[in-house]
Amino acid sequence: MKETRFQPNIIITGTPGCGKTSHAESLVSLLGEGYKHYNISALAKERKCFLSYDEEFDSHIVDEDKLLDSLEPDLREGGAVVDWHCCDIFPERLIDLVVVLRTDNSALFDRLKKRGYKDNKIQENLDCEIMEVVYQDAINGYVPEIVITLTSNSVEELEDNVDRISAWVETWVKDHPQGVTNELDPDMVRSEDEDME
Ligand SMILES: Nc1ncnc2c1ncn2[C@@H]1O[C@H](COP(=O)(O)OP(=O)(O)OP(=O)(O)O)[C@@H](O)[C@H]1O
Repeated sequence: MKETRFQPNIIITGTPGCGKTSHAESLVSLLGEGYKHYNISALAKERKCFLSYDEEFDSHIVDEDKLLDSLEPDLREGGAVVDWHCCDIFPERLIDLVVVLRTDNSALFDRLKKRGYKDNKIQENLDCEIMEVVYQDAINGYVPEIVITLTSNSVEELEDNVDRISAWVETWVKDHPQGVTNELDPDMVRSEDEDME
């Protein structure tokens, strides 16, 4: 597995409908070679990382341990743009920037309604945005220096955000000519130590 990453790993997170996928796709296409979009909902399906299905909220429950094991080699490569509404499960040792997108409730309502979401699912997501659930997870899960909040109410904001993140990436790459060492998973180190005893 790769010991050093030469491109940063970025999480783009926020309440469903805030524009994570739109931002991630646009960012990866602007950054070009060496960067890859990981849409976790699609990837969990592709890599069979589901535990069960929640009928009430019409959504799959992801097996987070399996997902993380599967994603670790990708994150060690660097250049991952991770797109998911949960952010704090990804190991801090492999994450360089967490972007939390925020959207006004009226815009979010329109986007979720347009998708045909059930009323209870729309309300759950609007509550989640009002209560800043994803933002709180981000600031509890990562050091504050790597967490930024950007608003995503309009296409102009989306374009500005992507330009800002891309400029941040350029600076990160310049500031890390030797790359960044991929720290090992402490659980793996512990179990290797135990094996040696
Ligand atoms: N900043 C924005 N301005 C206007 N429309 C936007 C913006 N961001 C996203 N949209 C639109 O909102 C809808 C949802 O966007 P998108 O799929 O990117 O959100 P998401 O956060 O990835 O959702 P999910 O978590 O459910 O996958 C799309 O129709 C997209 O075109």
